Amino acid sequence: MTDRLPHEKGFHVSWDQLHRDARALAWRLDGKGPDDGAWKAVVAITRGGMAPAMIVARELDIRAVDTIAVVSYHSGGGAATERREAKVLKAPDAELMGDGTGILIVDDLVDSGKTLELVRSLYPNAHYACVYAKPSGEPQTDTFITGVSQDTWIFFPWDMALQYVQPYRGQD
Ligand SMILES: O=P(O)(O)OC[C@H]1O[C@H](OP(=O)(O)OP(=O)(O)O)[C@H](O)[C@@H]1O
Ligand code: HPA
Ligand SMILES: [Mg+2]
Repeated sequence: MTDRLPHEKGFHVSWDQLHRDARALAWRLDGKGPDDGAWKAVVAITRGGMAPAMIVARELDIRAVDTIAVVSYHSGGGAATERREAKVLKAPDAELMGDGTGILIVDDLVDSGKTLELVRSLYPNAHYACVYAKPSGEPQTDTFITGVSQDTWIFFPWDMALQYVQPYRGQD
């Protein structure tokens, strides 16, 4: 959670907005699979990719849905050498995946691109789709809907809650 602190701007995404953007992603991908245009399966990068992947699978009538769990952590010693590393905690079904041909891999966003870089190294022929993308990670994604600047932190609806705010008049 400390990652969001240095960011200049906040981009707040409601459930409604996420639903609209994930639908837009699905429609853009419709008929773009290899051969006859169909996709073999949807694979969500957990956890953030799960809600968008469900919406994409529903829109495109894809019943085969699997997950890949990627965890990223800080490695290295001091601040100068510290790097973000990504590791696969749980792999999807090997028989379903093959080399990735016809598989739609979905995540909520690409930021540095580390997560997608790792998954791409495992399934080079899959199609990588994100709802949101920051410039550093853009080259790792094949399709995305909305681009935001690198200094923007995206706040997803599952990380937020409604709360009381003071009226405009009446704040001391
Ligand atoms: O392009 P990157 O710099 O790798 O960052 C993007 C990834 O970071 C977030 O996941 P996170 O690892 O925080 O886990 P979560 O999906 O379980 O929240 C997000 O959901 C992406 O998967
Ligand atoms: O901007 C972001 N928002 C939420 N999670 C993230 N993980 C990496 N970047 C982000
Ligand atoms: Mg994630």
